[in-house]
Amino acid sequence: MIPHREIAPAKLNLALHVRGKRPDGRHDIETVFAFCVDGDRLSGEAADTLSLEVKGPFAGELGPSESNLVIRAAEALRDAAGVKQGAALVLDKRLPVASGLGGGSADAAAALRLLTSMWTIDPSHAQAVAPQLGSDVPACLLSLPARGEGAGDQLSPVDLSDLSGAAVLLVNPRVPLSTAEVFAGWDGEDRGPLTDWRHGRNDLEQAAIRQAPLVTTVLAWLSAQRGASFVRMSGSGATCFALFENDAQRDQSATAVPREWWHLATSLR
Ligand SMILES: C[C@@](CO)(OP(=O)(O)O)[C@H](O)COP(=O)(O)OP(=O)(O)OC[C@H]1O[C@@H](n2ccc(N)nc2=O)[C@H](O)[C@@H]1O
Ligand SMILES: Nc1ncnc2c1ncn2[C@@H]1O[C@H](COP(=O)(O)OP(=O)(O)O)[C@@H](O)[C@H]1O
Repeated sequence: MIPHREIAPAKLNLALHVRGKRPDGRHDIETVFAFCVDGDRLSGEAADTLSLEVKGPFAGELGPSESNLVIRAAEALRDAAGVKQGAALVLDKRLPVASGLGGGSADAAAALRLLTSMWTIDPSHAQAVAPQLGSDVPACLLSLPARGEGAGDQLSPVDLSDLSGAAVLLVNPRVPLSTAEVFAGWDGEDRGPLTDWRHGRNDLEQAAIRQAPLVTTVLAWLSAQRGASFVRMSGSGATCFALFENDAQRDQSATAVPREWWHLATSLR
């Protein structure tokens, strides 16, 4: 039988403004989500029970499969849709864990898409369970450019068609950062709404830098690259990215990334 396959695209926050703390303990944000063509890879075959095998370069950084967001997403979808079948899932973990690329959220969203197709259920079930799995999961379910408000789960379309196919270089100094801890380190100052992502900010940058000073080094390194037209940290870090004028300049910089850092040369969807 041919397995079902899904890419779990790496998520970027082109800008991320933190506006305040919410009664539920999370933060109100305004962000613009964009997605890369590359990411983790999920495949699955029909089975009686739910199971997950994790392989790939970052498999060793994840805990037991039962706590993996892929299994949590699969269980939530199975319960919501009243499905009796299972699935044998395999996750190829290619994105660093706790890196601001939404890896866990992207994997959960990929599981929802894959199982909606495999179990031939209505997509409304996936849309219903997505926000319960993580603030980023609704955006990752779409994996299309969007503006996010509220906790990041209130989505509206944004036209980034001029960026489709744009060359991107992702660089992570191999320092995992906890999203909760970075938000907890936000200084509490509302610096204003997000109107234009190019002239916006990442309000989590200073909190991330306090926990991972290497973020400053990565941002400076990317900014010094020839052809890098836009440089910012993504999400709660520590991954930073640069948009390049063309693929050749991106590839040239990719060859020069210090060996101790992780990088991915990719493009925007
Ligand atoms: C910061 C962002 C930006 O896209 O991405 P990442 O850095 O995780 O990729 C997201 O808001 C992360 O979304 P997600 O990773 O789904 O977070 P969740 O599981 O919902 O929340 C984890 C924890 O982060 C904090 N949190 C998350 C979202 C939010 N709007 N405010 C928060 O304060 C809370 O402490 C929460 O308990
Ligand atoms: N499939 C998964 N991929 C990544 N992290 C996962 C996954 N399942 C559970 N987690 C947990 O989620 C946390 C990090 O989530 P992740 O989405 O990678 O963060 P970020 O969005 O900042 O990259 C880690 O504590 C990790 O153990």
